[in-house]
Amino acid sequence: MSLPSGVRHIPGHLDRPEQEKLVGALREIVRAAPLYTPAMPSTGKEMSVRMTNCGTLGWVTDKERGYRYQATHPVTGERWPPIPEMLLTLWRELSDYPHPPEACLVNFYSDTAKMGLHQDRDEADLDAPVVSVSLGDACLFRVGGTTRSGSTQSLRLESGDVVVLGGAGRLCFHGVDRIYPGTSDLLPKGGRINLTLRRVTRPV
Ligand SMILES: O=C(O)CCC(=O)C(=O)O
Ligand SMILES: [Fe+2]
Repeated sequence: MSLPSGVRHIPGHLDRPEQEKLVGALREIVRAAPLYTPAMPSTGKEMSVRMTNCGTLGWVTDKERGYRYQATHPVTGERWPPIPEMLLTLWRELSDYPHPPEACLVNFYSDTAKMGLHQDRDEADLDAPVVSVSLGDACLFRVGGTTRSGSTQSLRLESGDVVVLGGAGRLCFHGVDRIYPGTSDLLPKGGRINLTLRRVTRPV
């Protein structure tokens, strides 16, 4: 079955040495901007995924103020570290968009973590795609159309795979149903990391 228009899955886009280099860069990022547990708007229910960001803006959520972008880490109050050069290169290769990303959300999934079906729609500029990288254990990724009730399909994402949601696919619903523990030896303690690059503001 083919993916919705504007949704691309690029298996193995990053080779093993590139994945290792990226994990090294992420270690520095997490040292400066520790992973924290985000909470859903209004209910305050904690997400199973832990998060941090790099870039001039980071995506955050909490009970009181909900989904938003901000320039500082919600726990430390510090600015986010810069996006690694490797990821800016990846964006230039795949985004077909003339401005750099502003946010790179780092999602860490433990063996039991998942992410419900949602749209990425907190960005002012929807002309830019969402470019998303998988590292570590494989996952079952679900993608549908632009309405919540539409049909969906599932694909397995492996370490080094990239998914692009752009054009007609920019607002497709998507989520992560499960992690497959022990399917990669990239991360010494296991788990899955997802990096999601986004342009947030409209360039002036
Ligand atoms: O983990 C993934 O592959 C998807 C993450 C995601 O959809 C998001 O952070 O908005
Ligand atoms: Fe998303």
